[in-house]
Amino acid sequence: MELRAENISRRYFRKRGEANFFEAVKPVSLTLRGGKMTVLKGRSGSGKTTLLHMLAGLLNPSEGKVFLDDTDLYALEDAELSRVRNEKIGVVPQGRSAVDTLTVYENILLPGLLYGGKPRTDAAESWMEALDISSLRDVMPAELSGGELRRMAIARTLTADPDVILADEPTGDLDNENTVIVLDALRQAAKAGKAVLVVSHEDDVEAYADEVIRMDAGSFIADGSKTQQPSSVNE
Ligand SMILES: Nc1ncnc2c1ncn2[C@@H]1O[C@H](COP(=O)(O)OP(=O)(O)OP(=O)(O)O)[C@@H](O)[C@H]1O
Repeated sequence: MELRAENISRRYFRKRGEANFFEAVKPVSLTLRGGKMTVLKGRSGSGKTTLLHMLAGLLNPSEGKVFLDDTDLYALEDAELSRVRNEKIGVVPQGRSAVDTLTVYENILLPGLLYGGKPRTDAAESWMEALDISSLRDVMPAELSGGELRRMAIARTLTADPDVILADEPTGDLDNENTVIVLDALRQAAKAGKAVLVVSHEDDVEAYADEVIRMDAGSFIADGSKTQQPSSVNE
């Protein structure tokens, strides 16, 4: 399984200086392969979230294509794209994403139940255990800390068992101990064959990566440090 972006870019229409549009992501290509964890780094505003949303099937590129194996994501009808996203692409979004009227456990089971799936109770139990939130199973999201909510969101994505996992700052609200717990879980998912992309500012995250991609002002950059430019970029 692989997720492949071919020369995707994204323009936002808004006034910036002389131009009346702003190119948040300039044409970039990358391939995320099953079994690998890729880390995407870059300053605030460099285009990381915009790129992640295009890879996730959530934001149409201005140009270029995104393929999940042979499927051209943005050529699909809306209903089919939603189904593919739900079954194959797991997103851990930035910020809060809990359904406030459901317990932690129900939130974690929810994506698997959409489209008539069976509750993945064993997977939910084991990811709650791995992410150290088993004791919060019947708690409502309003009672959780930012870090606990984040770990719940990660457990929810991992429980749905998608082929691709796209995580936007998954360790943003976490202390060191929980950062390690979350990165271990994502690493474990990659080891089990998932294609994992982690957006992060944090240097510690690179130690877990098979590949590191750096973004600056909407483009990928090579930086000459020990983390080489991945061979999958700009193929
Ligand atoms: N809907 C939008 N309309 C106009 N401009 C946008 C929109 N979304 C993002 N941008 C701009 O595109 C640029 C890239 O934003 P993006 O969120 O992708 O960056 P980022 O690298 O993820 O930043 P951060 O690390 O702060 O989350 C920013 O300059 C942002 O202001």
